[in-house]
Amino acid sequence: MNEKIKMNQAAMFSADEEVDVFQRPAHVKADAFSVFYGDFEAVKRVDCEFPEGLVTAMIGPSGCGKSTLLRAINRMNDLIPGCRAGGNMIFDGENIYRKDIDVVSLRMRVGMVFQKPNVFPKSIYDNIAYGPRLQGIKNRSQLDEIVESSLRQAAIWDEVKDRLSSNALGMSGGQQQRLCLARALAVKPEILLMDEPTSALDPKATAKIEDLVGELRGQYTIIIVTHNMQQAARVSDLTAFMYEGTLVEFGATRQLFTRPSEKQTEDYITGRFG
Ligand SMILES: Nc1ncnc2c1ncn2[C@@H]1O[C@H](COP(=O)(O)OP(=O)(O)OP(=O)(O)O)[C@@H](O)[C@H]1O
Repeated sequence: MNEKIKMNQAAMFSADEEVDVFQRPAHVKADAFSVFYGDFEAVKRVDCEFPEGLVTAMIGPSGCGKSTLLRAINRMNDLIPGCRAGGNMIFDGENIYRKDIDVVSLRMRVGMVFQKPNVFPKSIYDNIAYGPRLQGIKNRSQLDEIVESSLRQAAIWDEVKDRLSSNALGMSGGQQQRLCLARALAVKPEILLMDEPTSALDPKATAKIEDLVGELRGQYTIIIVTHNMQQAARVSDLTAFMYEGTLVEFGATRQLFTRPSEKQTEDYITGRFG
């Protein structure tokens, strides 16, 4: 790779800490995992381990299957008619595609934040309390505590604490996205899936979400789909590069961006295609 590009990319990494990413146990593992829309194989026999407590970015050109693979981890694709999975997706030692898996509790353990903030047309308080109430928590002081701690974790408590009963639709886009993150955290998930969570946000709101990813790292296993390679480099420990449904390269972010093993990865990260 051209030395200048190499240096620029190396400069994108903010963390000084070198993490031995492969020493961590896998929290989720795709094992010859495929996803089909009808006859079309959108994800092709992917093998990949997402380590516990680390941040993994998924990158690749539009249509390569990033979102499909991400949504497979909490079985969101089940909601799409004609969509089916093949192979195994192992979470905590169990294949989540087993017939007897309780998908509702799986989605509590594997939270998700989408590209566009999808707040409910309810109060800020009720948005956060929604999941815990579904989990059976009715006690008001317990709910108050969860609402406050989730909003604090998503760094939005100070902005909303005096208007918890206001409709969440009245918040800015960046605030709504942090509210969605708080709502995902309120049910105490183990994994957080983020599908281009900043693509609808301005640079300031984007920076806040990226900072949050840094703060949540370690407490949650985070998997983030992004088109923004600087973002992948800034926030992730590991990066998966996908192309046409195949996992082309998966490795430590720093290495993948500075010394990719595959020519396709190098072409993509240097902007030669995609
Ligand atoms: N609901 C669907 N029905 C049929 N095909 C779909 C559906 N959703 C996605 N696909 C197809 O599956 C492939 C992978 O799509 P996916 O959205 O996972 O890619 P992506 O890498 O996330 O793309 P982008 O970066 O544009 O969001 C594409 O060819 C897409 O057209």
